[in-house]
Amino acid sequence: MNIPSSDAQKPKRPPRGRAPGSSKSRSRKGQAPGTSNGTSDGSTSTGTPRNADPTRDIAFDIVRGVIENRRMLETTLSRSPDAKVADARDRAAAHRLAASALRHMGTLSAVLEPFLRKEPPEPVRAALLLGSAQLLFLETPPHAAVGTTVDLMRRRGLAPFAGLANAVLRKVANGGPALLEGLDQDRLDVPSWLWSSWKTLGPGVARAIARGLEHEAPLDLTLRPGAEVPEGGDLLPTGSVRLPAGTKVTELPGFGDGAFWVQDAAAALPARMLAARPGEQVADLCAAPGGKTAQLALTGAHVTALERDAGRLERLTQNMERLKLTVTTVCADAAAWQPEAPLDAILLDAPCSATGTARRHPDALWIKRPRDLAALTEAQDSLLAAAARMLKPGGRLVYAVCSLQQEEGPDRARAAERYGLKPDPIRPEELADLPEALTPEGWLRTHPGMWPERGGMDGFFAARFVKAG
Ligand SMILES: C[S@@+](CC[C@H](N)C(=O)[O-])C[C@H]1O[C@@H](n2cnc3c(N)ncnc32)[C@H](O)[C@@H]1O
Repeated sequence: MNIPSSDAQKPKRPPRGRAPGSSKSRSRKGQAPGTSNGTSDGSTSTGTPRNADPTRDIAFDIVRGVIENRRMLETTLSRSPDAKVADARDRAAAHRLAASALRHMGTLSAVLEPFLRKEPPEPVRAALLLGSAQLLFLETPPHAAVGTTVDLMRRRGLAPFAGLANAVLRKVANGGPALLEGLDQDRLDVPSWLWSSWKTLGPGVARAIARGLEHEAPLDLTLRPGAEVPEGGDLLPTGSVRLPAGTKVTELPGFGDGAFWVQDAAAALPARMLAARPGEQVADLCAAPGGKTAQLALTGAHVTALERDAGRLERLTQNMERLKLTVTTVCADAAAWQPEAPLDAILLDAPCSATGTARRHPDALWIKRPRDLAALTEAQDSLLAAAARMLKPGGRLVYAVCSLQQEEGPDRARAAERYGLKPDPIRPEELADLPEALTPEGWLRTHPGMWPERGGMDGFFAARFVKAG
């Protein structure tokens, strides 16, 4: 596991509080937050045995998947046999528990280190991370956090380490939040290579991003023009609507009628920069699940949504049906596809490291490695070259990535000029509602440290071009 360097453990500030708008955990005796309770006869409502604990079993598999196999949280959640039979509440609770352990992984590792004489095997470390996350960040009662972790280890063939876990977690429980004092949690919870790269974004930006990542992200919606703001929603300056983390979108009135769709406030900006017009021929080259496709379709342009992954394209189709929007869908590799006639405008929301979405996907930080960037930037360049070939002279292109890495943002924007794409800087009046996101080059750059008082936003980079005539 990638343990942050010990120079990061300098005194910094006391334990941190909750995010604005984050859902409060409701721990009950013996349960991780949000887990369903057993019935009076000792079985659960799904008939599983008394000592079964699907929440912690699934969370354990998720954390092991990340630290041992660099497997994404969502991948484990979709494949785990326990998750397949678990009810929705247990799955959600497992997700929240695992995400908390991953979000605070560096801090928790630093807390555990003095209590461990030697590095434990990875599965044991995963269990300790989950146990200590419950103790220090999820308000689980100490006896429950310790007892259920020991039970988990016995269920999962780690009985020889159960005594060690019991002793270590009791020490963590006894130490409590005081154990966090003096730890630089911002620094600890970000892998070193990412911290170094985020420092290049500007003074204080790496720390601001790290603080933005410490809480679950709120739920942001993009509304159809004229749709009502759902009750409890805050209208943000950029037009998105924000609801507290944990809000179930499908339960909001208007969901079934297609009044809105889920889209982070920052993710809603790149499509706006394309300024598509009614009747224009526009392509969205990496389109699923279709948040930006929907924005483009609402302009009245003829939109072709291209997606390589058939399953994801199906999801986009369903989303467009719910939103009652008409687009042409194509399942194809955008690097090879050619339209019948040159296009007026293209949105290229390229596949990337997704480090900008770590608030929602804390696993992303620990899965990606510096060497993964080379393959991504190569693919981004070939998509930029392909997009340039699809445009008519004078046609517009917006290149976007949900990445905080310079290699995938500014470096690609500069490289795009090789393909006959001339920079078309974003003007200040186009970003008057978020001026801090406009760079001197005329690019869009958001990061999770922006809008700290409102609950932050995802990290995005976008640059606009015109095809040379
Ligand atoms: C960042 S996501 C797009 C998010 C989407 N634009 C939205 O706003 O909802 C990237 C998508 O590009 C797709 N993709 C990756 N490489 C592609 C390619 N060469 N051609 C077409 N689609 C691709 C991925 O399957 C993924 O669905």
